[in-house]
Order: sequence, then C-alpha cells, then structure tokens
Amino acid sequence: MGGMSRDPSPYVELERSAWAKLAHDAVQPMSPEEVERVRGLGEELDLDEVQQVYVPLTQLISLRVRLAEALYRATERFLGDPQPDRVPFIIGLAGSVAVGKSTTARLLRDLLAQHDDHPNVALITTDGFLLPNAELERRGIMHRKGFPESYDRKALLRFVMQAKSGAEVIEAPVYDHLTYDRTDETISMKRPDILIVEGLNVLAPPRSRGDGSPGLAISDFFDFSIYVDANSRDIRRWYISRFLRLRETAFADPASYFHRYSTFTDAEAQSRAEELWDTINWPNLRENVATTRGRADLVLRKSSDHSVQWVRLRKL
Ligand SMILES: Nc1ncnc2c1ncn2[C@@H]1O[C@H](COP(=O)(O)OP(=O)(O)O)[C@@H](O)[C@H]1O
Ligand SMILES: CC(C)(COP(=O)(O)O)[C@@H](O)C(=O)NCCC(=O)O
Repeated sequence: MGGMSRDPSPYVELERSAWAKLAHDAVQPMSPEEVERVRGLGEELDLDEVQQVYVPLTQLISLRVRLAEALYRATERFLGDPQPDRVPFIIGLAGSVAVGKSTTARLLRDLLAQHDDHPNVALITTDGFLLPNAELERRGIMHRKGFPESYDRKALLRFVMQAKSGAEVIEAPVYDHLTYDRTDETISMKRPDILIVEGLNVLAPPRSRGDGSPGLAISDFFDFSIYVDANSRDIRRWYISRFLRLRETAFADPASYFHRYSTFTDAEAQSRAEELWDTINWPNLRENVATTRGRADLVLRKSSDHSVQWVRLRKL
C-alpha cells in the first residue's frame, strides 16, 4: 500500500484517497444521467467514483497521449520522412468476466472524448474476434469460450497492427451476447485519436510460432494498459447475481441463447450460473487472465461493493 514499502520499485500503489488527490481540478465531468448510461448491469457507479478514480486516470492518460504524439513527431523528424497524420493511442483493458471491464471502458471512452486534444475515442471488445460457435463446436472447444484458443488471434493482431499503422478506416467484427455468437456485422472506425481494446485476454503473452519461437502479442502495440482486478470470490458473486438478473431481462427474449433459463427457478439458475463460473470462467481467470495482471501499466483494484479501493501504477 502507498508509503508502506521503502524498497525501490517500478510500481507505486496508492489508496483511493491519495489517488483522488492527484486530479488537477475538481470539476465533475459527468451528469448522473451520463453515468447511468455507461453503467453495466449489476455494476455500482456514482459521481464520487467518477470524480475520485476516473478523473485522475483520464488526466494521466491524456498526459501520456500528448507525450506519445510528441515522441511520434520526434521519430518522424529523425526519419526525415512524413508519417501518417496521427496514429491512434491504444489502450488495452483486461480483467475477468463480470469484473466490470465494459463499464470502465465506456466511462474512459466518454471521459477521454471530452478533451479537445483527442475527441475521437473508439472502443472495441475482443469478443467480436471469438471464433463463430459453429467453428468452436467443430474444434470441440465450445466449453472453452473466452480461453485464448477460442479467439481468431491472427485477425485480432492484424486489426491492432492496422490501427497502429494509421490506416484511414479500421473494422472489427461484433459479438452478440443475446445469440451468444459472433454476428455478420462489423464496427468501422475512422482513424481514432484513441482506441480502447477491451477483453479478457488483451494482455496475453504471444503464442509460440511453429518453430517454438514467440510471435507478436497485441499488447506489443499498446501505449497503455489497465487491468481491472477484484477478489475472485467477489467476481464469482457478481457473475452469479448478474446471471440471475439477466434471466428477467436478456434471457426473457426468445432469441436469447440462454432463453431456456428464463423459466428456471432461483435455485436452478443459481446452480447453472455456478457451474458456468466454476467450469469455464474461473479456470480461465486463474490460468490465463489473472496471470497477465503484472503486465498492466495500471491495476484498478475493486472492493466487494465494486468501488475502486487502490490503484497500482507502473511509473516507467
Ligand atoms: N449472457 C448474456 N446476455 C446478455 N448480456 C450479457 C451476457 N453476459 C454478459 N453480458 C453483458 O456483456 C457485457 C460484458 O460482460 P463481461 O464480458 O462479463 O465483462 P465485464 O463484466 O467485465 O464488463 C456486460 O455489459 C454484460 O452485462
Ligand atoms: C464473451 C466472453 C468470452 C467475453 O469476451 P471478451 O470480450 O472479454 O473477449 C464472455 O462474456 C463469455 O460469454 N464467456 C463464456 C462463458 C459464459 O457464458 O459465461
């Protein structure tokens, strides 16, 4: 915790109150309605959280965007060769299923877009790069959805590299939680100033190539990375309670892949959610997601009421 350790370290850990003080002005950037709009199902998010946790974070990222731009221009001058106008500053956002990544990502998108220096902020989620269900079935890995092998990792790497090359337009496939499958739709972005790439495995190490040597990882192209962290028992509880609530909302739709669960009793739904967590999402968190936490530039650690308790930043 902040100040407790005197050993030199590349990291600094700050309690929420110390972190909150780093913000340079006290203006509340959002209205309650705007906060409501980004808040995901079952998440807790209020104006205090925005002000104390996300305003300092937005300021830090904004500072780094400006410096990355200066570095890019310096390299351009060194090369003596005009480069694309601007390439997106890429932020990777990782963490478990049900930890609240999507709320954090939407909030950051909206807050960062308020700055005149970088108004064009795009957000994609890596679920669009999951292999289609038919392909997962064919490979016998339908029960491994969310594990690294369930993604089209080449396509995801290609997408991130294309973005970082300053391509005029970039396109990403879109996943649909309702049908539990990838769609034919794509989301298209016109050279954003900032691109947020959110997903379970965005900090995963490179996969090895045929000859055993490591290849590239998408995180090689990130300018900043964030890991949303919480106690796994809390995340399990959030996952299960969200599942129970989805039964009354999304699952009630006959088009939902999980429609059959809409008529389940509380006890039946609870045990199905526990099974999904214990057999898929928890093993994936333990083996593939939590193991990447140390690679993040910033860790946001949530407490059991979803509020951020402390922040760990890599200084260099
Ligand atoms: N089965 C489902 N049906 C409908 N929406 C879902 C389902 N599972 C997850 N979601 C929604 O998808 C979004 C992403 O969820 P998830 O991948 O668990 O990440 P996180 O909770 O960290 O944002 C959330 O907004 C969640 O409410
Ligand atoms: C779609 C997900 C793999 C998350 O994908 P991400 O956008 O993080 O790459 C996850 O939300 C999911 O559906 N997991 C499968 C197990 C389950 O139904 O909970």
